[in-house]
This record gives sequence, structure tokens and C-alpha cells, in this order.
Amino acid sequence: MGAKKAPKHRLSHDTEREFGGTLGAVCIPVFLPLTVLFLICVSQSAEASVLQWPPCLPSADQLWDPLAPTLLLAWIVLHALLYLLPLGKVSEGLALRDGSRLKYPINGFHGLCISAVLLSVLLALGAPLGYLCELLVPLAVSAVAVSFLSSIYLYVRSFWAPSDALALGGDTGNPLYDFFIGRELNPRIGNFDLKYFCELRPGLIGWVVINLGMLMKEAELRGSPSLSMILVNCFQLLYVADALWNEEAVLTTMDIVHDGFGFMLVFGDLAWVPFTYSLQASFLVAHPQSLSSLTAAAIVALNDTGYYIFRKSNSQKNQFRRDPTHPSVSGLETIATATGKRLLVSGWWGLVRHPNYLGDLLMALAWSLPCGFSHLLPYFYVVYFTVLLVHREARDERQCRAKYGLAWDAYCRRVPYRIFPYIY
Ligand SMILES: NC(=O)C1=CN([C@@H]2O[C@H](COP(=O)(O)OP(=O)(O)OC[C@H]3O[C@@H](n4cnc5c(N)ncnc54)[C@H](OP(=O)(O)O)[C@@H]3O)[C@@H](O)[C@H]2O)C=CC1
Ligand SMILES: CC(C)=CCC[C@@H](C)[C@H]1CC=C2C3=C(CC[C@@]21C)[C@@]1(C)CC[C@H](O)C(C)(C)[C@@H]1CC3
Repeated sequence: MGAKKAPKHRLSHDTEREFGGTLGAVCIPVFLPLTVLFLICVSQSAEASVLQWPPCLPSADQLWDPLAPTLLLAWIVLHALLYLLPLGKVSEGLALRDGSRLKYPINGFHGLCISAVLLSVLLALGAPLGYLCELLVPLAVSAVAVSFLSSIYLYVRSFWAPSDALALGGDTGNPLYDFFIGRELNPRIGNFDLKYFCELRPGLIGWVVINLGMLMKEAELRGSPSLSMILVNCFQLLYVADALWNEEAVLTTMDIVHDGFGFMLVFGDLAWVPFTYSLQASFLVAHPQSLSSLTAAAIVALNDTGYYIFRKSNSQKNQFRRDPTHPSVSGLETIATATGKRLLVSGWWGLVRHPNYLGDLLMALAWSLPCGFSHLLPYFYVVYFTVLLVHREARDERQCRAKYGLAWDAYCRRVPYRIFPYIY
């Protein structure tokens, strides 16, 4: 147990805080869980209108089913056990403030494959996966409860962490804000890294299992799954499989390197991702759509274009950061920074300053289009994701300007657009 010292970088002004400071830290944990329940309820209602008044919310007896917490906890325990399996390689994260590097198992893709085998066995034994459709609300309620309990645990245990193990923005001294944003950077139980585990496994794989449950439900109701449902399932499975296949890249994301592990990320990983990212599939169960082969082909082309830009740009930056002399990136034009690191100014990162966000947004649109244009709900993800990425881009920009100073300004002059060429 490390000694608790006065942190060197404690923030003092509310203006320096993220997500609306204390007000955001109080309102978001109330508002977002209600939003999850509201959206599930809307997706399952006949009108599926996000604008209806009074808003659609589940009744008290729909909130609880003892099967839901049992399934959720079994799912989390299963993935914790898969995480501990000695499969795949072990990688080091970026250097921490004290110069040390943490080790992480890279076996998320193994976890996905083993989950797929287990699910196939359960389906072969006749498990009614379509029942997930009826269980969505109580499952979401359980995930919200687990998020609150885990965040309380994380907040309390952070007081035993040494000061240089705290996130720079997470130790303001305001308990509400620190609980929300997360005090400890890399909370671990032994070698088990709680943030890294939650970021990619139970929630992300849970999302595709919920999608599959919706597909099974649709097949039960109509004899076979629709083309729209198959497209949504395939696109999102590709996205999740890609994230797990490239698991090592998550070690350099803002969430792992910079952000503390508090309510925002815990809830985002365990409740928000599985239950709001699966809304298109949930919508399609109650609102079947017909899709011509030509429209389907155009949507597949859009998803593939988005995926190509997303994957190529992320891989180019990861390769460049890992080994700038590698032949695939050594010919790219770069500018030097005072830190010794260089910034790419040609290739994907010379097109816009966040080509990976551009690709991700094109995919987001392709996931909604199979649901047609009659309702707003399936476009919730596109709208939310645009707001998230614009906000994320601004946070990253602030951090990069602080890190690279004049070199960052030179990069911005050279590559003036942030996400959309000639637009933004
Ligand atoms: N589906 C979802 O809900 C979400 C998906 N995402 C996706 O996650 C992925 C990762 O995103 P995110 O973690 O936000 O950030 P990025 O992968 O975009 O990384 C930003 C970092 O890249 C480095 N960088 C920026 N510009 C350059 C350059 N020109 N040359 C070299 N390095 C550069 C800087 O770090 P440094 O210089 O220190 O290396 C910067 O801090 C994205 O594809 C995003 O779309 C993100 C959030 C949510
Ligand atoms: C509204 C709310 C509660 C927001 C919290 C934000 C989180 C939902 C997201 C923050 C960063 C994320 C990332 C992914 C999922 C969403 C969250 C957790 C990610 C795992 C999705 C798959 C990608 O390939 C990725 C691995 C690059 C990505 C990393 C960031």
C-alpha cells in the first residue's frame, strides 16, 4: 500500500475540468442511465419516437428480473477468467510518470473466439438467445447498478494509491467530480488491470451478443432474419472483432494513457456501449425494414470505405509510433517536435488531423442506414458519436498543443481540417 502524498498537479479551477465540471459530474450519472432505459423503451415501442411526450420509460415491474444480474455477473466473471488465461502475448503500455511500464495480456481476440464457441454450444443445446430482447431493460438496470458499485469501489480504493498513480485531471479534491472522472489511472488487483479489462471485453463483446439475441428474436417472429438485421450484425461484429484483433493499439488511447477510471468510463464501458450501440438491432426487431440488394450493396460499400479509412489511418499512426523506420511509414513526411517525437504530415494524417474519426463516422452512418428513414432512433448513434468525437478531438487537440507547442501549431497550419476535409 503506497503512502498518500499531496498531489503535485491538483486542479483548482472549475474551468479546467472536463464534461461541465461539478454540474456535469452530478447531472450525467443521473441523466445517462435514464437515457439508456428511455432509448431501449423507445426502440421496443410501436411508435419508436424519441420525441413523444411524456417520454417512454419502462414501468417499475419491467425493471427487475433476477435472471438479469445473474447473467450479467456470470458474463463478467467468464471474461475475467478468459483475461487470466495464459493465451497470446504480453505487451507493455506506455511509460508512466514514474518511468515504469505496466504489462497487459493481449488475448481479447481469444476471448471473443472462446465466447463464440460457448454461445454456439448453448444455441445447439436450445438456449433461447432471443429472450435477451425481453431481458434488455433488466439487464441494462443491472449494468447501471454494477457501474455505480464499481465506481464507488474505485473511488474509495484510490485513496490508498500513491499520488503518482493518480490521473492528472482526476484528483481535484472535489469528491463528486473525482468520483465521476476517476482518480486512479490504472487501478489493478494484482496484475489484473480493471480499466483495460472493462474497455474491450464484457461490454464490447456483450454488444455483439445482444445483437445476436435480436437477430434470433427476429428469426423467431418472422421465420428468418432480415437483410437489414444481418447487415447491422455483420458490420458491428467486424468493428468489435477489429478492436480485439488490434487490442494492443488500445494501450496508446487517451482513455488508457490519460484518463482516470471513474464512473464515466465504467458506465461507458459496461452499460452505455452494450445497450445503446445495439439500438439499431433492437429497433429492427419491432420495426422490420425491406432493403433492395442495390441499397444493401451501397451501404456495404459505405461501411467498407469507412472501415478502410479507420483501419489504415489507425495502423499507420500505430506503426509510426512503434517504429518510425519501418518501410511502410519511413517515406512519410513529418515535422519534428521539441519532445523528440515527430508528427506525420503526409499520408492519412496529412489529409485531416483525425482521419480515424472520419472513418469511424462513415461506419456509424452505414450502421443506421439499414433501418430506413422513417424513424430518428436508429440515427441516435450517429448523432451521439459525432458529438463524442468532436468533443474528443477538442480534448486531444488541447493535450497535443500542451505537449508539442509550436510544432502542433505548424501541423494545424499544414493540415487545417480536423475531421472532414474542406468542412471541419
Ligand atoms: N466507437 C467508439 O465509441 C469510440 C471509438 N473511438 C475510436 O478510437 C480510435 C482511437 O481514438 P483516440 O484514442 O481518440 O485518439 P487517436 O488514435 O486519434 O490518437 C490521438 C493521438 O495521436 C497522436 N497524433 C495525433 N496526430 C498525429 C500525427 N499527425 N502524427 C503522429 N501522431 C499523431 C497524438 O498522440 P502522441 O503524439 O502522444 O502519440 C494524439 O494524442 C479512433 O479510431 C476513434 O475513432 C474513440 C472513442 C469512442
Ligand atoms: C456517453 C458516455 C458514457 C461516454 C463514455 C465514452 C465511452 C463510451 C467511449 C470512450 C472511448 C471508448 C472507446 C471505445 C468504445 C467506447 C468508449 C469506451 C472503443 C473500445 C471502441 C472500439 C474501437 O476500435 C476502439 C478500441 C478504438 C475504441 C477505444 C475507445
